[in-house]
Amino acid sequence: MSVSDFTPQPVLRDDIFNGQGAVVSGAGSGIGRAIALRLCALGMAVTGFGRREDALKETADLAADMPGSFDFEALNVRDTEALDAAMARSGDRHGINLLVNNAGGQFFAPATKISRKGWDSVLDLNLSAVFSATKSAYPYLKAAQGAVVNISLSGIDRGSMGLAHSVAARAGVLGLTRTLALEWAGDGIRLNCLGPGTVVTAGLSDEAARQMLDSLVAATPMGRTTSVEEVAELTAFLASPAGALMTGQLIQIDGAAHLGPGLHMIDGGSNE
Ligand SMILES: CCC/C=C/C(=O)SCCNC(=O)CCNC(=O)[C@H](O)C(C)(C)COP(=O)([O-])OP(=O)([O-])OC[C@H]1O[C@@H](n2cnc3c(N)ncnc32)[C@H](O)[C@@H]1OP(=O)([O-])[O-]
Ligand SMILES: NC(=O)C1=CN([C@@H]2O[C@H](COP(=O)(O)OP(=O)(O)OC[C@H]3O[C@@H](n4cnc5c(N)ncnc54)[C@H](OP(=O)(O)O)[C@@H]3O)[C@@H](O)[C@H]2O)C=CC1
Repeated sequence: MSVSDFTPQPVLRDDIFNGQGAVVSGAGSGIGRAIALRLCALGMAVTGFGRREDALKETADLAADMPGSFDFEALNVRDTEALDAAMARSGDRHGINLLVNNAGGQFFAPATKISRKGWDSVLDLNLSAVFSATKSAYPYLKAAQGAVVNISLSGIDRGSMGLAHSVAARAGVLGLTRTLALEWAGDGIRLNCLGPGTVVTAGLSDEAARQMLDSLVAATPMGRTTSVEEVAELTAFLASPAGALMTGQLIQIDGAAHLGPGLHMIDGGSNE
């Protein structure tokens, strides 16, 4: 098994986001924290969203000496009213040049074991909350000619056993991303999806997930997991002038996992 802590060589100028603002959901852990810290290192004023205040506070402590800044709002992104209000506060404070819809997740189960309530929970978190956040951020994104990065999954165009609800939600997000890339192109707003392969974070830390890691790495042609830093660097790239004409895309950062046998969270035939 090869679990990666690969840190990409920085390619962006240190002060590239000075004077700019961002919102990152799920900034208290894993991929979202790495993105928030990389943006702070590049001079951005970042607001983090997430439910756990203590986790967000830890990110704030890690960002304390960085050129940018990190503030946070503890909220559930499924609470549209709270989300709208927090987005407006962040936008009024420092503008929104970049919105990263990263908060997300699901449980792993065959479709036959997903109740309607379980389905609705996962769709609400991974699709509807992305719509709400992006819509709330629109006036600020328009003012800044900003960018949106939606954290998706590798292989959403091919299917992943055990992830029926989540793949359906992320495929919906890709449709939303492409539609808004057209509707908002005239405003100078760009929207893209990033599809990481397997990333070893708290989200994949339970015993069952750890046992799956070997097979996930084996299904990855480049033979290793994706590091949080790699996802962070690509997010920053998409927000930078280097990404100025990139919009409406799904960029898979997965060592070709989407071209291999697929990343499956359960075995086929476990439907009963
Ligand atoms: C290759 C890489 C892959 C990706 C990796 C990552 O994404 S890593 C990132 C990973 N990070 C995360 O995933 C973190 C975020 N994830 C979450 O917070 C949850 O997964 C959530 C979205 C379901 C929470 O929504 P919520 O607070 O509304 O949840 P709730 O507790 O109220 O339950 C609602 C319904 O779901 C049902 N249900 C739950 N578990 C199972 C199960 N194992 N089986 C079947 N069903 C299950 C539950 O029974 C209930 O339905 P019921 O029984 O009443 O009909
Ligand atoms: N790890 C992996 O292999 C992969 C992960 N992804 C995706 O990347 C994203 C980040 O996952 P990762 O860093 O791995 O895992 P984590 O579990 O560490 O991150 C999930 C984050 O989302 C936040 N979150 C979850 N639900 C809510 C909610 N209702 N309201 C507000 N915040 C919420 C959590 O914060 P809190 O609990 O404090 O609310 C947490 O910070 C997810 O969308 C995930 O599906 C994609 C591909 C692979």
